[in-house]
Amino acid sequence: MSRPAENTSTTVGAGTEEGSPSERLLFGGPLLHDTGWNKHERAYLEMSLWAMASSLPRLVASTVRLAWRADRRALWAVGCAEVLHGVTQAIGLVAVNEVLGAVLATGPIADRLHAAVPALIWVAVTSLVGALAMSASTAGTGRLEPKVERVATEMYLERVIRVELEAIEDEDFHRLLDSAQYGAAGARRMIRYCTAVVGALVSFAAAAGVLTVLHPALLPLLLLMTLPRSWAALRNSRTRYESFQRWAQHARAGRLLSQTLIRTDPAPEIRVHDVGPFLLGHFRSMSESSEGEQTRLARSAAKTRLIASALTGIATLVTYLALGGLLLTGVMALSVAGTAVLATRSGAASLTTLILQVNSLYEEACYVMDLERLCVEAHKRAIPVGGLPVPDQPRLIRFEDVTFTYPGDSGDSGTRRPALSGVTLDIPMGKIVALVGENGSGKTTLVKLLAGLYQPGEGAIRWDGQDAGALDRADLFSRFAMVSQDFHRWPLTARMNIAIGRTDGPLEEERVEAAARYAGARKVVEEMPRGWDTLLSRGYKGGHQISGGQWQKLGLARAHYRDAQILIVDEPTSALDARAELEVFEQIRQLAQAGQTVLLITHRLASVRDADLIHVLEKGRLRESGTFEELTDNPPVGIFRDLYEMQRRQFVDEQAAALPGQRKPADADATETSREL
Ligand SMILES: Nc1ncnc2c1ncn2[C@@H]1O[C@H](COP(=O)(O)OP(=O)(O)OP(=O)(O)O)[C@@H](O)[C@H]1O
Repeated sequence: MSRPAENTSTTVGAGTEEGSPSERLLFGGPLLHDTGWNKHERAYLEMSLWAMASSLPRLVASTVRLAWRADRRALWAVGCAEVLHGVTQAIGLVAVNEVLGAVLATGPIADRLHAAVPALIWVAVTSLVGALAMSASTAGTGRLEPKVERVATEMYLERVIRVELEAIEDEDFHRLLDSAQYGAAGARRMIRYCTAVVGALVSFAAAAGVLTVLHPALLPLLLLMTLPRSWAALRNSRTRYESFQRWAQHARAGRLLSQTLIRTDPAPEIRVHDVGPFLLGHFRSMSESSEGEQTRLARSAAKTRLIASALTGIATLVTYLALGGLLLTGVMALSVAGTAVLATRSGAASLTTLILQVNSLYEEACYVMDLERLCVEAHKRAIPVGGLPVPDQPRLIRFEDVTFTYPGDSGDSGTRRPALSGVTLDIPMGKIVALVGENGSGKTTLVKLLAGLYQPGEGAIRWDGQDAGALDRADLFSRFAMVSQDFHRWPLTARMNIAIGRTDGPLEEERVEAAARYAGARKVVEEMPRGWDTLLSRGYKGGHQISGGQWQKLGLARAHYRDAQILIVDEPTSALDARAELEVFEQIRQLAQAGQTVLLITHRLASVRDADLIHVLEKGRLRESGTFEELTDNPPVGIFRDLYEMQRRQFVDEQAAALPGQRKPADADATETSREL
């Protein structure tokens, strides 16, 4: 995740409400996010010296907590080294004062130098110890930083994997994820800033102590000198953070374009359709918009820094004039004035470092707070833990008047379109139940509700009368194996692509073999260059590519390996050849005979001939239910019958159009006919 200053991708000039041509053409509208709401929701955006100072203890505490979780010993080492470094600086300053006092005193020069020797030894010793402490701190920080980033990353990942599917598909949640990902790296940087803050704080305390002893008026003057730079740093941080928030989605879209150009799956289409130059052009146009924003940020930062430098110059002049006045009026001795100059320089440097580091800490903390906010949000949107146990051997699952609308899925009129409306149907266990219907009729949505991935908006899904909403979701998930249309093609070995179906126990080789045999994937694996160990991802060492149908066999094998009570197969044969398709349906029949429940979604209507029950959906509503015979023989008209007839006619036409030598015998067996359908 890159910050605005590092972004290489993004859109229109800031403030263009309707978005750039690229945004409109590719993404349907502007991607810039209005950060107005942030100002209300996140008080920390209102950066001020006071806000920063008052939240400093909390920020340091949260970083220390993370570091404590990551590596306690390293944290102790860094803390002790920083305090030691500060103490050596304080002693060093006092020793310098002693040296100056001795050298500028009256008497022979040899005596004066002799008198300064003990203090000089202190200066040397404190410098040496200080240097050792600094290197110990650097080593400890280097050890801590990656661990803190890992702990922070794990912190949000372990929550994100438990959120409802709905949250993962939600735009706002994603934006928070963008920021939180940056927050993990921010936590790492916070360690460095925290260390620097502790160091600068101790150094400043040492210089301030010495100055106050020399003359009480010097401390306020020192503070005055550092105020302008603090203001500038704060202002620039806030502008950067606001810009990051506003451009986060735009930056992600830009990265999407650049990543698409280098990914392996779209590579063939990019070449044959010559999409590359087109996408590259839009990537450039989006990047130019982003560069416009970077230029705006840089100009604003330069202006702020210029004003701050002018004010610092005036404040420095005032400080040195005051010192001169003290000297001239005899209030301060020359040796003391020398120490005061040294202490002022050292104090100003420490204070500037302190304020800059606190400011950086604060800026990083904004992202880390987003990470914390994500954790809170993920906790709120987590899949509930616990609940009633799912019946061991359920007999019937019933959808009762189920209505479901995808969140945020509203039409132009602003009204939401339900993907399922008032659906009431039965799924008897131990049977093959088929779901058929045209594209977008709600079949996949229905099985996702069944598997507990979404909750019905209205109505209920009952397992032997028990509302699924009250059931233990983890228990519910464990009852399902799923081969969805877009099952994941894991960029892992062939073996893992099957064994990932069940990861709550040790990998069982025999069961992997059995699952592969079941799905007809054994031969596919045998033909791979490294057999089971073949990595199924091009672009990695030894990576291998397999065909869509071969993937589908692995997907089926994975579902079989999972060995669950209910098998959901969504278009299981769309990429399979005729022989493999026949085999799959035969396997499904055998599973049902062995008592497994199979929920089959397919567009090949002849394939559902053996289903015990067929539900026909249309535009999110259940239109027909029955066996194949009931749906084709009895009704004079009906959706299923119409669709089936349409597919059958297409097959007959194809047969008639075939060359005489290729035409099948008139009495071609029914199985073959049904397969083609
Ligand atoms: N994740 C989602 N977010 C928003 N809307 C969705 C989502 N998934 C599906 N839809 C919408 O819900 C409706 C039903 O989709 P669904 O995938 O259930 O249909 P389907 O019958 O399985 O279609 P197909 O046969 O094409 O697979 C469609 O209008 C679709 O656009």
